[in-house]
Amino acid sequence: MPQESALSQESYDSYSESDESIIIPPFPPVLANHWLGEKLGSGYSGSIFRATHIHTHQTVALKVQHISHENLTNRYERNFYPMIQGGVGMPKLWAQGVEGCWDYLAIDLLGSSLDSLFRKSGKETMDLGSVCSIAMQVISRLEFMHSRGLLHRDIQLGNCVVGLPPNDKLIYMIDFGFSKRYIDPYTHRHIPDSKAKRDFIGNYWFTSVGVHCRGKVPSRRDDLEAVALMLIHLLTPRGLPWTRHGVPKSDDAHDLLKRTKKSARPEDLCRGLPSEFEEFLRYCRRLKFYDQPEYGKWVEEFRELKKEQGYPGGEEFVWPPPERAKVRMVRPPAAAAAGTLRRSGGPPPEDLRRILDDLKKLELGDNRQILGDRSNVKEAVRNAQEDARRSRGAVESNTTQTTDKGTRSRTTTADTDDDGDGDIPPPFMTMKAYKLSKLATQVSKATDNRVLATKVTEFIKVMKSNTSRTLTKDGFGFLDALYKQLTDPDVFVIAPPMRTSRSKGASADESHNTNGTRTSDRERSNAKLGVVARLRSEVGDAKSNKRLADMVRDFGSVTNRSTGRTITKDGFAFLEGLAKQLEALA
Ligand SMILES: Nc1ncnc2c1ncn2[C@@H]1O[C@H](COP(=O)(O)OP(=O)(O)OP(=O)(O)O)[C@@H](O)[C@H]1O
Repeated sequence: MPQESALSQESYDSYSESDESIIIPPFPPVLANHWLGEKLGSGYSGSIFRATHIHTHQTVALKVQHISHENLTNRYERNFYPMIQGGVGMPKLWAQGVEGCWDYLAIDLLGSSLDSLFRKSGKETMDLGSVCSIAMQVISRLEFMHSRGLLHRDIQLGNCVVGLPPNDKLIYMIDFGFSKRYIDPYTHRHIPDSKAKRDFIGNYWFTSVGVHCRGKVPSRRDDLEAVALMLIHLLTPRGLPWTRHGVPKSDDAHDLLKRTKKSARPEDLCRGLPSEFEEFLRYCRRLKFYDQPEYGKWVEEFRELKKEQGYPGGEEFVWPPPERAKVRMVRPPAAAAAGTLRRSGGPPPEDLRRILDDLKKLELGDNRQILGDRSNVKEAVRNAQEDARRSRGAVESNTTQTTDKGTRSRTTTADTDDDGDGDIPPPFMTMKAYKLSKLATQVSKATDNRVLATKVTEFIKVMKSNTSRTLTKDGFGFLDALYKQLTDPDVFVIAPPMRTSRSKGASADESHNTNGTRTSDRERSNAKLGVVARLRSEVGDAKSNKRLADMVRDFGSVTNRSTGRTITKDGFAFLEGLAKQLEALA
């Protein structure tokens, strides 16, 4: 069953697949010398507890995950804590490791997430003063993370939490499970851009349009765009348009969400809001892949906006928000109502009122919306309701087709694109598993056949160097990644397009003869030896990546169904033939 995160129950976060074959035992009362107390949250791969050290009595947040979880985010997260220690609003890592079957991280105990504070307030929108504080602080946190060569990649309200007193006005960033180095630690260079489409990593609501809808490689600009979307969301009644129907439960619903997100224009999303928000969103989208954002400029813009609008204080996030001061606002009331007018240099209030009245009289046609005309709000609400009805229909009609893929907001395959640092496996992983999972990651990044060929050769080497030639979960992970790359036409610079007659729905153990036609059921041998021997003999004749993909799938499938799951002599010969053929097709 998909495992639901605490956050997803009500709003933003995700679902993930979990391996049904693994029975997760109950959490122990004591772990790594900590008494486990109240559960603070459950997430993608585990749970977080308030925990007290049995000797020092120090209270921490213990993030606990079962080591057999297929996507152990602690494994990635622990690599990044050392890079951010000492930064303002960065949690301190006190201890980490594996005890028994539990992987744990002991971090600073913090307060509530912005998501939870906002939901509990019961308000439709957050007050502008608080949103400006969030803007200033989160942009500064990202500036710090980026200065350490790290992207967050999962900006959302649930991952911004306030500290405990006396740090309760400070926003902390948490959850670095999807973070990634964008500066190579060895060359000190920015990671390269790529035209190949990638599975997205992040969350449905706030991940940038480029990364989520266009499959682009994330960089600093995308973290910032996520902040912009999060701020606009907080100021919009019922939130951003694509967040209104909950987590998509099918591929079709996800596609619809992406289309809505992609087509939403900044001016529509920000109608009625101070211009800074639209400008910030546009700015983020204009940034180039390698650009360094002007963090300081935007922090100052939001500081100024907060002050101008009569909200007390500066960056500090005070919750619940204090009364807005009844001081005369710098921005004239009419300009504030118009919202999208520039903060400074506008005409005096009287002139402005006249201009707006004249504008209203203009014949702009029925469909043209006028800035600040509140009648549009009604229409917008009507449209949104209509939209909601339509897409609810789409979601409902699709729920019957829901696949495990459709329930994910976070891509579980591609999150392994961080290679981890160094060649030392985490303590709970064997060297073989570690090498295989690294190879799987590399394969999913490969963009031509030659690289795939070398990865297959390395795979053979790892499998042969081990006393056990059993294809484990990580070995299958490699084959899955390879299959996916071979079938994805976007991945290849050179993609020999030779179609086989195989139908899409053909079962995994069906095979082809050398002419590319499907073998009959009678011809087909279910015995592993027979199938693998045939694959071995046919691989040299495969003339396309698609055909090779089918063979990889058949090989994985037949090995999976065999009792020993070992790679036989024929199996190795098939893999060697595969590497050779990939070279030939490169
Ligand atoms: N240090 C902390 N102190 C207090 N509460 C925390 C802390 N870290 C997390 N939480 C709570 O737990 C929730 C989930 O945390 P987090 O996002 O780190 O876990 P997750 O979603 O399981 O992460 P992952 O995606 O890496 O599996 C947070 O929204 C927050 O409410």
